[in-house]
Amino acid sequence: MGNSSSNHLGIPPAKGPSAVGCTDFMMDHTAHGSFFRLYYPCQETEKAEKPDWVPSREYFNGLADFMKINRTLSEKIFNYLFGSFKIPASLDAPFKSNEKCPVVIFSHGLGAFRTLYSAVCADLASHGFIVASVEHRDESASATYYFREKTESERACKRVPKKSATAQDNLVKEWMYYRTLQHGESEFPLRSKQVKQRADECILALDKLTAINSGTPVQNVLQTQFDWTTLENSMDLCKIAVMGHSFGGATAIEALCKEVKFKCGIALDAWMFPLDDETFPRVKQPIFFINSEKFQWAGNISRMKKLDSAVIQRKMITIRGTVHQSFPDFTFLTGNWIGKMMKLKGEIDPEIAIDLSNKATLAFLQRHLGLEKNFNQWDPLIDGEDDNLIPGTNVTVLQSSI
Ligand SMILES: CCN(CC)CCN(C[C@]12C[C@](c3ccc(C(F)(F)F)cc3)(C1)C2)C(=O)Cn1c(SCc2ccc(F)cc2)nc(=O)c2c1C=CC2
Repeated sequence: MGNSSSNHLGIPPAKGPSAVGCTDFMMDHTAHGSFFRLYYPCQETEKAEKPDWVPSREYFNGLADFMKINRTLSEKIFNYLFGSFKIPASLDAPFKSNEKCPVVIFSHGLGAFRTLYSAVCADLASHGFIVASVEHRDESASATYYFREKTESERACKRVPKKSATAQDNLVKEWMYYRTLQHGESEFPLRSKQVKQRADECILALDKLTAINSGTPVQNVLQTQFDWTTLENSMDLCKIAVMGHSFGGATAIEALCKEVKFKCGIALDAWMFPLDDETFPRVKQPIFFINSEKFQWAGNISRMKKLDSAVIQRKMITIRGTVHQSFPDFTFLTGNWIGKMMKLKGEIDPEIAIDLSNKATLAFLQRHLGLEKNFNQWDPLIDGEDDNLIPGTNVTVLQSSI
């Protein structure tokens, strides 16, 4: 348990037996390709550097747009508050596992991006999972980037000697920012279109991992030092789950509906609004709803309950004293009173909350992916059996609305 007096701030280290490696993958330079951060079990290396938690300042600009605050001011504040944080993983460390790894595809929330859930993803990787945290290009991320070919004039201005020119030299980073709702624009059509694109992007990420696992040479347009061939035959592609936070929770449900290779789903504080009603009867896989105490409301819960089934396991727990932001990494990165004021922290110690969420997740994954690990020790958490957990929900849902 993190001692409450520890005033060092930072993302908690993963709790599992394996060291965690981390690298980035972008399938091609278009906005239609797959872009994800990969977390995986790696060789213990003390010398490896830790990747930047927020890899570019443009992400802070996007966050400012998302939060409707002034860019220049907030970029300085974010950079001052969060600019130096590292994530609990070793950049491009060599992959190491003495057995095939189960796979999780993770989908971020509205206004987030691929790096903000490292406490969840790194912990899964330390327990032997390969985790791809997707960065969505549906304009729901605060910011994301891809590349475009340099124009003739751009090529002309910065003369790169032809002989040393690499593929990267004639590509320019193009940033895509969060799309705010226009005045009078109705939200559902946008969110419904986005959730379908997001699910497709999760499936595309799985397809890329499948290709990598089969040893098919894949191109990574990002210049990383990671050797992707070491992942050949590393994954157990019968043991695949999809997971996400908030909008990412809805995305996980949409992805389950579209792709039966996903054997189960975990929705962290799901936002059910973007989902069509006819999606619910078409989902056949087990789903685990892990909710915060403060975010949920009757209409949202009643949509989750539409997925209740006598034959397919659908479970729900609520973590006492948590808020919506108790799942992304921000909850670890500010002091108590700033955190509470900005609704980044609830009453509960953030490390205790994420630990409960991660252990309950591992128990559910063992049960529905058929893993032979010791994660079943945490089975009671799936039924909310802990002082800090509520079985089901704290929200009163009127019988009529179910
Ligand atoms: C401002 C008006 N409104 C725009 C729609 C934003 C209102 N809002 C609450 C916020 C996110 C907040 C946030 C972030 C980050 C700092 C920081 F200071 F730490 F950087 C502070 C304060 C602002 C808490 C949410 O959107 C909540 N939410 C989220 S938050 C996901 C997220 C976003 C950015 C992150 F950095 C980390 C996590 N994901 C969803 O899928 C959904 C919802 C609501 C419904 C569906």
